[in-house]
Amino acid sequence: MDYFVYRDNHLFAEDVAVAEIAAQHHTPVYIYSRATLERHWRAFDDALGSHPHLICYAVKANSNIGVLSVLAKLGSGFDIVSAGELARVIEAGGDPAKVVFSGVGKKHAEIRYALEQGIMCFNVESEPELHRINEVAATLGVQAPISLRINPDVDAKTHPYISTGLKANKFGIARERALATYELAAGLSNLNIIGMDCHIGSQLTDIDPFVDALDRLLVLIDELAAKGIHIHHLDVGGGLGVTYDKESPPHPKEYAAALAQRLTGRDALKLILEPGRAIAANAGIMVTQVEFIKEGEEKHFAIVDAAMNDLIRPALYSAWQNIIRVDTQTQATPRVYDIVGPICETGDFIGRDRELAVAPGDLLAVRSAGAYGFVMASNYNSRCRPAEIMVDKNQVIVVRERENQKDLWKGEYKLP
Ligand SMILES: Cc1ncc(COP(=O)(O)O)c(C=O)c1O
Ligand SMILES: N[C@@H](CCCC[NH3+])C(=O)O
Repeated sequence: MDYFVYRDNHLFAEDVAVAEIAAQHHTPVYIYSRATLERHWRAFDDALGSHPHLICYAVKANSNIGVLSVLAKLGSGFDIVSAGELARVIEAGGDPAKVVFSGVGKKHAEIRYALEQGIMCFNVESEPELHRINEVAATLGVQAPISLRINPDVDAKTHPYISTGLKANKFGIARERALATYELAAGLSNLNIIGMDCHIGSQLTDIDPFVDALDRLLVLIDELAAKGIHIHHLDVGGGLGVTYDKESPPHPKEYAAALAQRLTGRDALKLILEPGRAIAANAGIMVTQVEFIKEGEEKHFAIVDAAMNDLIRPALYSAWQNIIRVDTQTQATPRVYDIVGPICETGDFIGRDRELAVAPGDLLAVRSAGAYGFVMASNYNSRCRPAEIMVDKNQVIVVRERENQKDLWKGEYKLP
């Protein structure tokens, strides 16, 4: 079921016309659907049934406090990669005791803050990080709960920039070093080994690499048990892909069931998942207005009021996201356009070679923009970042105000 659908030729977000939101809150604007976020989170949670598990939503995909609060109310856990993300989770009403802390470069102050807040687990990515966490925990007189992120060396077959489980990536600890690193951790007095984790990449559309990675980790878990090191949870990271265009990733249910099936007979091993994109991407759209139509000799351009600073995925990864009219009725003639923003960069495009019937003033919706959308926005070209709106049935809630010009130079000073 899709909560962004046309009713009488008008695009709706749940029970609200998108054009009405644009009229009231202007463009560009991000619009999220609460029901979609909830449905996606529950799809993972339900699929794991009675097997002990926790869905730790990857905050980086969309860290808006409104979004986090919706998931926190469902009882979600959270995967964070910075102190800032932890602060957001807490502000949104999330439970720090359900937080896993990933990332290759955790600073002393971040580790201290996370320990003080009582997070569930540090997903440790290197030996020096183990020593650092042990030191900080010692100064606080506590035991830090840890998991080692193992690099299972499987090919996730995704875009090279978002593939993370190969030996050549900066992430995790090589499989061959895993046992020795766990033994090292076991010898550090302020660490408490509780888990094992991995994350092999993002936007995966096939189950096999996930299952492969899981199987490789299970072998390690058994080897560790033989050495007296017991692992209580297995965190297989995030990475399940979504449909942007013609991809057909497995449904979260199918994916989670395939993983749970591998854990048959290991009833005490808790499974943690860290989905980000699969929960947030198709729970959001970005709406933009056409400013000008520019007819060229080789190309036609629809110049819109959103740019790469608002949504960078097309420019950064040549990512394709569907662009549709908000109101389907138009007198305009369909043509092939590049949909471009006002930024002074040739790479500033939202979509290329799209057949659309558009005229100045028309509204367009960029689909699948709920993940890695606003969170990657910047102020490049001194553009104010857009507003974010949550729709909950017929309610429209501003979950982040549009920035204003004073926000642009907040914390900057002119010389006397
Ligand atoms: C450690 C970790 N967990 C979870 C995620 C979320 O990934 P995705 O949004 O693809 O589910 C990421 C990002 O790729 C990550 O680095
Ligand atoms: N930002 C990327 C995904 C990176 C995943 C983060 N580990 C995207 O938009 O596809």
